[in-house]
Amino acid sequence: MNDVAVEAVSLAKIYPGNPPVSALRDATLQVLKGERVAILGRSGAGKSTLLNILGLLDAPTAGSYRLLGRDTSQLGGRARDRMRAERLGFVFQSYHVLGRRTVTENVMLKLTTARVGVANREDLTRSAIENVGLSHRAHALGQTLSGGEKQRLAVARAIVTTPPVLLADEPTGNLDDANARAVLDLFDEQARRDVAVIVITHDDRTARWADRVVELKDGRVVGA
Ligand SMILES: Nc1ncnc2c1ncn2[C@@H]1O[C@H](COP(=O)(O)OP(=O)(O)OP(=O)(O)O)[C@@H](O)[C@H]1O
Repeated sequence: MNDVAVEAVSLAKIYPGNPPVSALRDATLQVLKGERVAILGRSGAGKSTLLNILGLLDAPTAGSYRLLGRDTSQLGGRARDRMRAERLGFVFQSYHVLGRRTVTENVMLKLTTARVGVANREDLTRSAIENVGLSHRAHALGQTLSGGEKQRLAVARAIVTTPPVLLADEPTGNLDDANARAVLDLFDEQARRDVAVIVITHDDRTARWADRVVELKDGRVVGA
């Protein structure tokens, strides 16, 4: 049981509206520590909805979600925020890189939302930037980076808090083969450290890389 990072059972998500949208139906997913899982599915299949729930950005309408052994429905708002900041790392396709901040500032900002002592922030930031091969760009502004560099910066920011679960939304979609490989190599390194890596993708390269592919269709898990 200790090897389980993410355990979602019979998740349902209904967005209110006229008519309401059933974005997830009875979706069950378990991801082990150190496992690399790709979530595939057509547009509208529910991938982002699932990732938002796994990332504690949204709550399911029904079903249960245990993250690192904790029942997330029992968490109050602040505990959720803290768990999101300290136990989860996010990488998005659009990078969310702050263009007018330096690479170092972009990474360090993440540490201010996690409760990391000021004394450790510089070292952690430096080592995350080194890890993704961006030391030579540490003082460059975000807006001057290439797409591949931006995505590596996004990975540095996601891993600087050493979260046990990494969630990524199309992290390689915009990248050429070499840059996609570089990002997947960074994910591999995390998985070797027992991090659970969960990636939404349309990208065949990323699907082939995963230990396991989970397919969503109309909000249901059809292959796991
Ligand atoms: N906030 C919302 N309010 C109402 N409906 C929503 C909302 N967010 C998503 N939906 C609907 O829920 C369904 C699943 O959406 P979701 O974004 O999870 O799909 P997806 O698989 O990530 O799609 P894509 O690959 O296009 O990003 C879709 O029908 C979508 O229109």
